[in-house]
Amino acid sequence: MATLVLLRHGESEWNVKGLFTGWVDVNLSAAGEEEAARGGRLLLEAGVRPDVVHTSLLTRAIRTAQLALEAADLLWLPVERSWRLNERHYGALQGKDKAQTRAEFGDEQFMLWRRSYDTPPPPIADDDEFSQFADARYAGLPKELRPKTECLKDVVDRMLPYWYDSIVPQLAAGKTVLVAAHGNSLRALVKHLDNISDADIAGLNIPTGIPLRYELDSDYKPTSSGYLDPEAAAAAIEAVANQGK
Ligand SMILES: O=C(O)[C@@H](CO)OP(=O)(O)O
Repeated sequence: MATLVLLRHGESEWNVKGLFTGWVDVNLSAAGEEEAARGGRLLLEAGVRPDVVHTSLLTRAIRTAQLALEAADLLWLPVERSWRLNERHYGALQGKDKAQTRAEFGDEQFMLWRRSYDTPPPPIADDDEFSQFADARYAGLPKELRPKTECLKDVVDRMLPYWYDSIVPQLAAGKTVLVAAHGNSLRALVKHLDNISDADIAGLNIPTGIPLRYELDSDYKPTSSGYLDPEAAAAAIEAVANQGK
């Protein structure tokens, strides 16, 4: 038995504005900072004590982990970071308004780009103001690994090596692992854990700032899972699903 906790970052400045974000490195909103701290308090109240933390390379996940750990009096925990936990790269949609995109391209195309398993948005140009092509944090990453767009399937493919190589060994050693990441990188992990079909994953949304606890068996398959605040999670899931409407 091992415990895994997934935490989507708190509300970001671009979540508030309704913009496609992806790899653009926006900060948390003031409400997002509070959500992150509340996430930490929920861990404390539930008696869930992580031994190690993983985050993406993006500020909103890094700060969420930090604020949650501070609230749980666990700032001293070891933290590991990887681009493999980054949000899905949203391609040429990065920086675009979700409601405007929906109005321009129609409901069906909007939802295909947003939630289909294998339809990526158009790729972003290297000189686009919202491209991460020249971002120093990816300088060590071979060019062929740096995405210009991603569908969820691409995220599953780049996230799973990190799951198997970095997270599973810690679970195997009996550690409780906290992963602070993003709506779509966590959808990729939940798809894997819960064995959700390519079609059904379109209907899964992850709320910001509410820890999702998994108990895993010796094959790292869930024996149980649930949000630490199920009522708040249900309302927040609905809000994510309705973005762009
Ligand atoms: O814009 C994004 O990067 C993501 C998460 O905020 O949005 P969506 O939920 O539409 O995939």
